[in-house]
Amino acid sequence: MSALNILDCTFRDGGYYNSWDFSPTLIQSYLEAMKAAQVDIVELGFRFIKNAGFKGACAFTTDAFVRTLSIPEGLTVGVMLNGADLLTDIGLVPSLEKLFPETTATTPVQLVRFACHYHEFERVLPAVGWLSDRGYRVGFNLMQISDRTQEEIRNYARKALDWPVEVLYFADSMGGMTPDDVSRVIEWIRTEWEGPIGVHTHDNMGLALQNTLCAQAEGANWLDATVTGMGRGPGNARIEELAIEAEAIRGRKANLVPLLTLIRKYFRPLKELYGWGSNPYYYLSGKYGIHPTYVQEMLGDARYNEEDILAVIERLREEGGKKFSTDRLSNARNFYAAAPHGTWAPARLIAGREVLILGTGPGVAAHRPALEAYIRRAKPLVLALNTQSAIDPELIDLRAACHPVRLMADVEAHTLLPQPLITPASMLPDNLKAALAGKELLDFGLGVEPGIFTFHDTHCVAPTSLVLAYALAVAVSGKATRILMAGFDGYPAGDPRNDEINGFLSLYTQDAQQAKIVSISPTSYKALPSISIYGI
Ligand SMILES: C[C@H](O)CC(=O)C(=O)O
Repeated sequence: MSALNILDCTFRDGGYYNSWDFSPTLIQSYLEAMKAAQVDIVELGFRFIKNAGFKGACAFTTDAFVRTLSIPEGLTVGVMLNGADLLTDIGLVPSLEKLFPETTATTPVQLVRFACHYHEFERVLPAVGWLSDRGYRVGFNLMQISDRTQEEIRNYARKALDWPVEVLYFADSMGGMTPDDVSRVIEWIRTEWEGPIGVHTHDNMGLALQNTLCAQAEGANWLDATVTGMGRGPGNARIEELAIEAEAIRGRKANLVPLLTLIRKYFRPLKELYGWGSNPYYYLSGKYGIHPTYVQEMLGDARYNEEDILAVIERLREEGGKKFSTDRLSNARNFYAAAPHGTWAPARLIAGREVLILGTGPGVAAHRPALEAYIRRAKPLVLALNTQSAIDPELIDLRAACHPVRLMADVEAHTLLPQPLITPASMLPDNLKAALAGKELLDFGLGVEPGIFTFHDTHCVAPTSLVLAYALAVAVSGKATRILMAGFDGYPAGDPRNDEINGFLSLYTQDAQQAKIVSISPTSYKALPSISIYGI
């Protein structure tokens, strides 16, 4: 069997977290740590052809940039190229000429790896010949391998034989493979390809290292990893662990001290900041073949709470989410994109009355005696959000809920709570409708459209699917005389959910025709007028 090649691609795959902007000091310490840990190859970044928005040096990894580094003797330097970047109107050869102005007679870069989807690889393969003629060693990497059939994988290996490909890689880009899947892929490649095989894994299901080692046991001898696993989504196999395994495979000791120091000084703080590493959301994305960037984006955006993330994953699972798109993510978050419809008109219960909406913030429990006294005295119609139960249940008339995952999580509680539940019943998924069978539902429809807040007899259109907007719409549709709110304390300063809530509250309050809203318990929402429960 040919020698083992350990390839670290931290800056290339980890750059998805920090726009490939690593400090020169970090990069230099990294190079020394890699050498000491007996890593053979460092892939220092991508060579992107497009230059839009700021990205750091490791997005372009130019010859000039690599020359600013002191590369330890014996460490091979590589870069990665997205195959798709060669398939534009510019043309394959002009793109290559732009990206690789030097031959290996002068550049410090020796290895180029291509990252390709199946539908691209045949058109990209000729680039291997072009680079090889200029002295480069070339690896070819097929992404999203778990979606490919045996025949496709064999075709990939067969076609690669026509070009001077040094190593044929496969990537478990979605991180959903098991060691059995890895063995099967290698077996299929081997029916056509006798040369070196490489593996690049992702850790969605916590199997990245295990899959890498399984590939090695099955004959792959180019193994990828990254420092602390820093890489897209949950990240990759961790180099610090692979280096330990490599010591045993090669029967020679490595010096891990510089790598462990590098982790303590630089990578642990970065991991705290960006939060890669497997978690249940990535696990689900791996299990259902959903592109990890969906989860990475949602985890980095405080507008998505646990329910939202689970709901989006479920939606992408049903509708497909192999390719990341920002539009698709916002659509998946919007459970109420369809034309809104309902059958219940809130005016039947609400017209001419004051409504008190009870949120889930701590202000309700904190001011419970005053709130209860007011309800007994002034007799507003009391509408509680979700399962809010901080006051005497006898004093709550109705409940409102509209988030499908929150509803599913609360089904049991709702079936035990005595109040009718206002919800877009006829728009809910079938499994949820079935779970709520037997509960008295008041079917008020909800449509979500940015910048719109309109109120109709049996439905509304709101700028967000937050239950607060929905409950407010119910009260307005019902022609409430005044809307009091309690338990809308607000999120900590800097939390973007405050902006989302302030945004739709301002949209509402700009319209002088609408019923007045006022918070009667403490609130930090700037767009919500506020008075005290103790003075009314
Ligand atoms: C082919 C590359 O390794 C790209 C990548 O990270 C992937 O998972 O796909």
